Amino acid sequence: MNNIVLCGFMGCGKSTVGKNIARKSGRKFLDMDSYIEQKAGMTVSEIFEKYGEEKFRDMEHDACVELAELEGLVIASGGGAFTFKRNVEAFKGKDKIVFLDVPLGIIKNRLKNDTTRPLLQRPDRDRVMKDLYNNRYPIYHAAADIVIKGQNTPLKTAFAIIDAVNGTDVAEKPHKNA
Ligand SMILES: Nc1ncnc2c1ncn2[C@@H]1O[C@H](COP(=O)(O)OP(=O)(O)OP(=O)(O)O)[C@@H](O)[C@H]1O
Ligand SMILES: O=C(O)C1=C[C@@H](O)[C@@H](O)[C@H](O)C1
Ligand SMILES: [Mg+2]
Repeated sequence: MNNIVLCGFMGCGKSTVGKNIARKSGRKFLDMDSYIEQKAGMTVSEIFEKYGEEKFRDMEHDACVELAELEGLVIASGGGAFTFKRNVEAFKGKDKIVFLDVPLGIIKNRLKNDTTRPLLQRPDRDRVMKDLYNNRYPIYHAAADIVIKGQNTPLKTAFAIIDAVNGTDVAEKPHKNA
């Protein structure tokens, strides 16, 4: 069974929705950030602090290559993972890449009290989020096999993804301004 790999911006719900997909589809859930943290023996924030973002991106790429070898998983990717071509290539063609498309306003609200995402721990957080979101949106869209709107409850979104992956619901990529 091929993997379902969720991509999208921090806070779009990859980890939350991914666990629901796993529960309902008989796949095992795996969170890429947690996988990297277990291998490194430190948190993502600690990796950023101690070694910097570039080293984190190399560890993230190793994780993508390793996880693409496995089968039957729901993988919640890190928020930045699918902005790198080499990581898209690790999964493309073998697994189903699903972009969880959530408007920035909803994401901001979901993450308003978050202190665990190092890229957002800065005074100009609002501007950084907006710039990152606008830069990354078309990249996630291009990487994905399936695009699903993720504003609904985690369970409803999970079922929409399962249906789309099973082909019972033809999920065409909407136009990026739709
Ligand atoms: N469909 C949803 N409806 C309401 N809240 C949600 C939904 N999905 C996720 N959340 C909430 O939004 C926050 C971020 O969700 P989550 O951690 O799943 O995002 P993520 O995409 O995995 O982020 P990251 O890329 O940083 O790992 C959590 O507090 C979660 O409870
Ligand atoms: O959006 C990003 O670039 C990131 C998202 C998180 O999942 C972590 O992978 C890390 O904080 C970087
Ligand atoms: Mg997550």
